[in-house]
Amino acid sequence: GGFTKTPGWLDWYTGPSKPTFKLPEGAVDAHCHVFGPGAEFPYAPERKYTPCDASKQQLYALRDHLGFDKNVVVQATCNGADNRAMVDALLNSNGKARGVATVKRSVTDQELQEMHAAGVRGVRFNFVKRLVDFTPKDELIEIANRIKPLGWHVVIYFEAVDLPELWDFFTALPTTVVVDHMGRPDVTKPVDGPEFELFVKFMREHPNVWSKVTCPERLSVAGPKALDGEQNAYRDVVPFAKRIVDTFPDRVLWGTDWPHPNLKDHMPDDGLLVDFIPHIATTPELQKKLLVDNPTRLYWS
Ligand SMILES: O=C(O)/C=C(\C=C(/O)C(=O)O)C(=O)O
Repeated sequence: GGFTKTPGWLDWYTGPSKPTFKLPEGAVDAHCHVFGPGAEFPYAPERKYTPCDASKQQLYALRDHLGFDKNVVVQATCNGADNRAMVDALLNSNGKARGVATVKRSVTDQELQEMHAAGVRGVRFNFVKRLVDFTPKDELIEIANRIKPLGWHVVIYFEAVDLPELWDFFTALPTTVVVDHMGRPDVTKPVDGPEFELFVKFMREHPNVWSKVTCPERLSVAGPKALDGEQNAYRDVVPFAKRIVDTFPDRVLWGTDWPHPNLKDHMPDDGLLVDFIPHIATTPELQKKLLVDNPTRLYWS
């Protein structure tokens, strides 16, 4: 399709390790993407980056390698509101993949029905400025009200500094709301400081709000090497993710974020990411809620 990957963009980790942590039966990778192939599913003209192609076959091979049973394939901004690649992945998953789409107000009811039949169960609203241009709030509210009767939820991706200004909009959403990557906390700040307290307040005061405790590799300042010399990586993210899992055990999800778009300085070994889970979900009961019960209830009920 003649698409050139954004310079500096790293490809996903080839040859991920086998995790030491054994995933429970029925575990769901609840945040991942497929990209293209660009020749078949062209990337959106309005995109802010061009990824490498990352196919459904490669995603499902990773699923099996890591020991997951199912996937939730999330529409990424590089495909804009053209959900064909994601829907194609769902249709070729034998019912083992559900999806989260990006739609505009121009989406027809017929298109929503077709996406529902394929396994789509939510829409994604992205507020990360380096990824998307501004979408008017009235259009997003209109979309949220149109997808509510389908039983869909709204996935939101934003940066912690923007939560105060987005608070009224988020708390007025009429559906279940799922936050990507804990709203990207600044992990150099105290886990009980005012910034993360605001996010915890958001979840505590709004029981319809869930969070993915994902992407330590994006949030960590320490990087893959542990801060204190121990083996587990991304040590500085653990307190934040562990606090959310411990406080809201029935409203958390986990995912690999494969193929990890927009990473430029290091690319995580997906096996290492899976080994991060026991540090944030520290008992078999919490691991089962995070990896099996919660995603199954939200996407396969
Ligand atoms: O994959 C992620 O969830 C994170 C990123 C990208 C997207 O979500 C996207 O382009 O839709 C990012 O932080 O660059």
